[in-house]
Amino acid sequence: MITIRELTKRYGNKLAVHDLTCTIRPGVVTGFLGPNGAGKSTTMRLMLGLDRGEGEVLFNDRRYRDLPNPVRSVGALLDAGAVHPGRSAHQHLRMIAAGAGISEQRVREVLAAVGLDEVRSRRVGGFSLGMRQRLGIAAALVGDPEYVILDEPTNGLDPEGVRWIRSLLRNLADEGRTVFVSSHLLSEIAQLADDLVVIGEGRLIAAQPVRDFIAAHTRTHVVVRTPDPERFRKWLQQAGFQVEPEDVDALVVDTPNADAVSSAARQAGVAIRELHTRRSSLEDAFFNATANATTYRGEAA
Ligand SMILES: Nc1ncnc2c1ncn2[C@@H]1O[C@H](COP(=O)(O)OP(=O)(O)OP(=O)(O)O)[C@@H](O)[C@H]1O
Repeated sequence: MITIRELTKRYGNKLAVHDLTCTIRPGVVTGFLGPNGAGKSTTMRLMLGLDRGEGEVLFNDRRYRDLPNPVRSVGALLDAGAVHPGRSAHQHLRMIAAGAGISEQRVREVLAAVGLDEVRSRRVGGFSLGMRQRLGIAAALVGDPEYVILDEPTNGLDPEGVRWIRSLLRNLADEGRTVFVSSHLLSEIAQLADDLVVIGEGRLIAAQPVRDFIAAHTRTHVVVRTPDPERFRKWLQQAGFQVEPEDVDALVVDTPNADAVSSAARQAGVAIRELHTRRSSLEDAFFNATANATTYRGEAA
């Protein structure tokens, strides 16, 4: 369990992170979301003691700097570019491993696990963004850590790489580890995460399971297709439903209750071709939840 308590970071007059309090559970993947400039990277740096701020972050009951062997407890990827370009992937990992008393065998295992075994002797300077990302993930995992913290791990990865990350993170969580991962890609987080921490302008907006977040910030609709949309629309409106036309023969009814729409059709004597519940996406929920925290979002065209 990671406990973040009243975490605050100022840059001059600007509060990059403001009184952030939440917990991150073991055994699940927690997605970390926020608009550009919301404070995600700053929060991750504070968690790892790379920046100083107010408040505290505890890994179980210890601060990062009090962990006896941090590489073996907390694996982190913050900036995949931060590797000496003249070193090989193997040398880079060996340096990290040597400092933490990790075996050569484990280094080779991790290189193979991230798909870099064949290029392990090549200079990192010649690596693609995706290969650097895999190396950064290898560095995070080499100590077999209980906590895994990754900032935008799918950056630069191709679709196969994205799928690989997804199953990797799932396996890490299934092994009981605490997995905390930021991403700009909402559809990716929707597929990847069980829980969410959402921030805007440095403040906590939500810390809850993905499903609860979507339910809290969106509405569920019933879509009904009928040969008689105009008559059914009037009927539904008179019965107190909010209804919008979807296309020529379909209506969207603002209710989560498909049975109510179905029985309304029976009462109205209207035939139905199709009726289904439409749940909103994480993207809908995210935009609704962060509507007032739009630090670096452009105006709509
Ligand atoms: N070293 C710094 N000096 C001054 N301001 C900073 C510094 N680092 C970050 N900030 C500011 O703090 C705020 C939070 O930045 P941060 O990079 O943590 O956001 P983020 O959520 O990671 O953004 P993005 O999604 O764009 O990566 C921003 O307003 C940013 O300009």
